[in-house]
Amino acid sequence: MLSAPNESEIIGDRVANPIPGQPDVTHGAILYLEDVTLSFDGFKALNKLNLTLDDGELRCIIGPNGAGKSTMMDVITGRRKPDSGQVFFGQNIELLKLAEHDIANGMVGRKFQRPTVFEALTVAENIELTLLGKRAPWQVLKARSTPAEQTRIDEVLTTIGLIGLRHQLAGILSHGQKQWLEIGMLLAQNPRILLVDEPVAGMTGEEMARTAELLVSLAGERTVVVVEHDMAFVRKIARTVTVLHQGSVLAEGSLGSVQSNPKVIEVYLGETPCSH
Ligand SMILES: Nc1ncnc2c1ncn2[C@@H]1O[C@H](COP(=O)(O)OP(=O)(O)OP(=O)(O)O)[C@@H](O)[C@H]1O
Repeated sequence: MLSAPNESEIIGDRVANPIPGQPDVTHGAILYLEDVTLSFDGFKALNKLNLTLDDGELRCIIGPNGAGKSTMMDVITGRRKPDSGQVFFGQNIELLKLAEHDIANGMVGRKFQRPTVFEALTVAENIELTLLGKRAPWQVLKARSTPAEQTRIDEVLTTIGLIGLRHQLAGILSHGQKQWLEIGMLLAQNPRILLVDEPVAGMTGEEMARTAELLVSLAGERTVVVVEHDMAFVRKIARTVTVLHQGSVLAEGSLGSVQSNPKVIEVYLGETPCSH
């Protein structure tokens, strides 16, 4: 039987002919950075960086201050264009040709270190705002979400553990709850890759444990990249760990293997990577 136009041909659980506009993950990877170099006044913040992320994996990125972690995230989200190199989303989509807002729309969601929720809106309205693609709080008060959108809002709130606080003003949430809400706002945009920058800075031990559970649960359906200095947290969630140094990958593998790597120990001034 002929397949419908635009429908992908599924072989096993792999997509052989990706739907136009969708990433081709036939080889299992969702993101490829190839020889990416980005300089600031001649200083190479990224220096022929090569990095591949598997579709659905949870990757931790560590590295000393100035290693290029934020600059790498700027490139992946389209915030900065590199001087040279290639970035592919799946095997087929050239990310560098896309605008930042296109990348944010369903491809890569980025959570900055400090939470930026709308404090005068309720928890549910914060999610609704991003789900409806509204940029200003007053717009959400005028907009009407459909029953399907309400269901999606509830799903997101359940995922982030804030369904019981849906009518609460975001301004009175704890620091950890605000961080989860912001992750929920990103989830509402359904990103294939979720980049999370130092998610547990300032969190209590209990909040940290719940954040670990949340991020681990989000991987699989999407790819989760956690940039983190706090090694206690990395230890809780780590699968594959990438160590950046001077704009390149210094080491990659299990946490144990990178922590015992002599090059990594040298970069961390003779100690195993520890929290700053
Ligand atoms: N806008 C800029 N202008 C000039 N130099 C910059 C700029 N942004 C970053 N750099 C430099 O590029 C290098 C990499 O910076 P980046 O912020 O990517 O590192 P990082 O690994 O995120 O560090 P940290 O862990 O401290 O946040 C640093 O030496 C930094 O000083």
